[in-house]
Amino acid sequence: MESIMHIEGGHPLIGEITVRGAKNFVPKAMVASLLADGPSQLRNVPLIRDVDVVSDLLGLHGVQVDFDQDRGVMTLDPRNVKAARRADIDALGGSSRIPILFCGPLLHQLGEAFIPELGGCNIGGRPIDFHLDTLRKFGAVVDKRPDGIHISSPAGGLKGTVVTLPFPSVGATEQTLLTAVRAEGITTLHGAATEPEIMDLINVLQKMGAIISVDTDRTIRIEGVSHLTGFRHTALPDRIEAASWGAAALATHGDIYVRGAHQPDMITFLNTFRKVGGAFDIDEEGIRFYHPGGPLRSIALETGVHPGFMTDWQQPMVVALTQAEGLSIVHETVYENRFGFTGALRQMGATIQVYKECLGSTPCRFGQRNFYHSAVISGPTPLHGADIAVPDLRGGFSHLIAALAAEGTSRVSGVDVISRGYEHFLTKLHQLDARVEYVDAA
Ligand SMILES: CC(=O)N[C@H]1[C@@H](OP(=O)(O)OP(=O)(O)OC[C@H]2O[C@@H](n3ccc(=O)[nH]c3=O)[C@H](O)[C@@H]2O)O[C@H](CO)[C@@H](O)[C@@H]1O
Ligand SMILES: C=C(OP(=O)(O)O)C(=O)O
Repeated sequence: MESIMHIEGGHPLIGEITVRGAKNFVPKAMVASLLADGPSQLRNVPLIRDVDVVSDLLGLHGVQVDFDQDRGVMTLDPRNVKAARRADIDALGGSSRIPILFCGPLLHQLGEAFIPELGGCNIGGRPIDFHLDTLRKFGAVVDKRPDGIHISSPAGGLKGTVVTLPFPSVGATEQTLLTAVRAEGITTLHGAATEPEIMDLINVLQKMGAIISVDTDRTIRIEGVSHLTGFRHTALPDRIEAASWGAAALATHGDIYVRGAHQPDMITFLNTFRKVGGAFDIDEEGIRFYHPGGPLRSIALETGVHPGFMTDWQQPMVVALTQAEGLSIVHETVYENRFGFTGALRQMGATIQVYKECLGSTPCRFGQRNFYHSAVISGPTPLHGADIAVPDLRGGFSHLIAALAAEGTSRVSGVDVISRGYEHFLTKLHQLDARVEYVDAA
């Protein structure tokens, strides 16, 4: 039976919570362990669904995964790596985007890989053409069959190459790194993404024995090596979760200390948070986010690849902007369909219009096409409780924030999706004195 979350809003979120390792890094470091000839240890691992899915997928490939959930310590031993049964891989299909990153490591270890149906948030078409083109550049043979995509190594193995990405894709950059580190010769990647999670993956690969240099012009150069060892690494903290709690503090007139939040990875978010009228204090252990009183200010905001304002911060921030005075403009330039969640906010009383035009200083790939990728938010508008359904991970957390800020009770269905990227979110909400509970759907 599906559980519905009942939220009695209108009370500020106050207190302290902790964030652990980043959802967009930890599963990738887990995949990197496949490249080693010995065990690895990863620390600061959160208990989230994407970590579970990747643990299961590694297990199917013969990797011994042991996870001490309380301490957040995971060991991964790839010494018995083997091909997984297709039916078992298919059974995990549709639950995460990470399986596509198994290609390079499996090609090196086994000579072949299979890409199951990918999951992840429904926020655009999410094609995988950059991934497949990149694998082909290394010499891999990509065979699109009716039952899925099969990839195999050429005789003599993968060779270093030159890859130029049409857009600085996070996943395709990681695909290139995880493939190039053990390909023969040098790989040069132009147009790379440089998100902090990618830099931490490079940290891991360097610990394993890889040779990787990063230039300031989005060029990454990898000198392939013939073998890699295991690593010991502490994952960088989740800057998306930290920002989400920051936005929740702002929208609910609250005050939240996020232990683990790391300023260097959040500079762009913190600038925007301050411009809107939010306040924060930074110390060695984390960041305190709070509403200092007085009106919030409207802003013009454009999402972009790092070091821009992350697309994954956009949805929580839009909820806070419903409480700012005047017109805020948000131009989403990374995904073509990331404003679906605003329907529920309108139902709760927000005034938000979405547009197909690029309402920002930079015309993006989605302008003049049929994508509602800009939004105008007029505030402040009081929010009221409603019955709403979670559309995706960040949209879902945004719905929780809106319900917590709203007067009255909201019933939110589909909240399980949120555990894909927010560890123990119900416990954390209780730690912040939120009035939330699960009720079985009638
Ligand atoms: C698990 C994970 O780390 N997810 C993050 C990752 O997703 P992910 O790695 O999937 O996102 P990408 O950076 O690859 O996607 C960026 C853009 O490139 C396009 N594209 C991508 C690949 C491709 O082969 N062809 C193509 O056209 C996408 O449709 C999108 O418009 O980076 C995104 C951008 O920071 C974040 O929102 C996601 O939270
Ligand atoms: C879009 C996201 O993730 P994924 O790529 O896993 O769908 C996200 O974390 O907001």
